[in-house]
Amino acid sequence: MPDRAAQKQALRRELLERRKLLSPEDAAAAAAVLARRALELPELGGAGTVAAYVSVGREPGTRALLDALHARGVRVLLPVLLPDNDLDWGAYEGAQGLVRAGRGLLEPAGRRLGVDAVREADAVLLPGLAVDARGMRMGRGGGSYDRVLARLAGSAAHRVVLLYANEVVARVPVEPHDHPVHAVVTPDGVRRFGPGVRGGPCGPGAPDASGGRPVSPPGPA
Ligand SMILES: Nc1nc2c(c(=O)[nH]1)N(C=O)[C@@H](CNc1ccc(C(=O)N[C@@H](CCC(=O)O)C(=O)O)cc1)CN2
Ligand SMILES: Nc1ncnc2c1ncn2[C@@H]1O[C@H](COP(=O)(O)OP(=O)(O)OP(=O)(O)O)[C@@H](O)[C@H]1O
Repeated sequence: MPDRAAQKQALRRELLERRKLLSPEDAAAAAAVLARRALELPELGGAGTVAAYVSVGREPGTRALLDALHARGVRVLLPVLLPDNDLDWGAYEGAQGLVRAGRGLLEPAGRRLGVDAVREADAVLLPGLAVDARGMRMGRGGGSYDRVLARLAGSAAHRVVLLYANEVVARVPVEPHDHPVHAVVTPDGVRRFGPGVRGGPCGPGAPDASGGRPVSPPGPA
């Protein structure tokens, strides 16, 4: 039986291959719906500061969402990847303030706010490759957002991952450093996790399906 890290790697490869099959048209349509659903989240409604990210490649698109939040007057923080894979942060001031960085990323060109700036966010939108019925998330493997979630431990910030519907699965492999998120938004809907939510970390009746199979899509927002 392979260890958890190897299981994650295999699942990552499979999910990235699936994203590659998306046509630009499908990706654009998904991004438009995702932005609308995310903007409807009550968790974002009262947020003065939101930490987000600039989608790249076939990631669920965030550009329209960033612009809508910025236009609302929300302070939007974007990650800057550091050499050790930790994340610094900078403010989003519009697309003209983004610069190309390594790994195909787009990052804010302005002042760096430090790794702890994410703790000023009322809501944190996270990239990922999958989330499971407990709210456990799997990312690209750099551990960048594991560190963000560790920094947010005990804070009230809403932690929301943005995915495609098929990336909400029954179980992802979990390691001791992993932390759950509160919700996932996909073009199909919103699903929340947590105490009192069926299938959440402390909720009753968490399904124990064998790893990786998609579960039913989230219900309407
Ligand atoms: N949009 C975005 N920004 C992010 C992340 C992310 O997952 N997505 N990160 C999450 O931690 C951090 C950067 N970590 C990253 C780690 C690996 C790759 C990566 O594998 N890139 C591909 C090319 C991109 C693509 O076309 O999919 C590569 O290098 O081959 C990208 C970002 C911070 N910013
Ligand atoms: N709090 C932390 N501080 C430093 N390193 C960490 C922390 N949490 C996890 N890591 C390291 O990050 C590496 C990748 O972890 P994992 O495979 O869970 O990443 P991931 O969740 O897929 O990626 P990401 O968080 O970037 O989306 C592991 O080697 C792990 O030891």
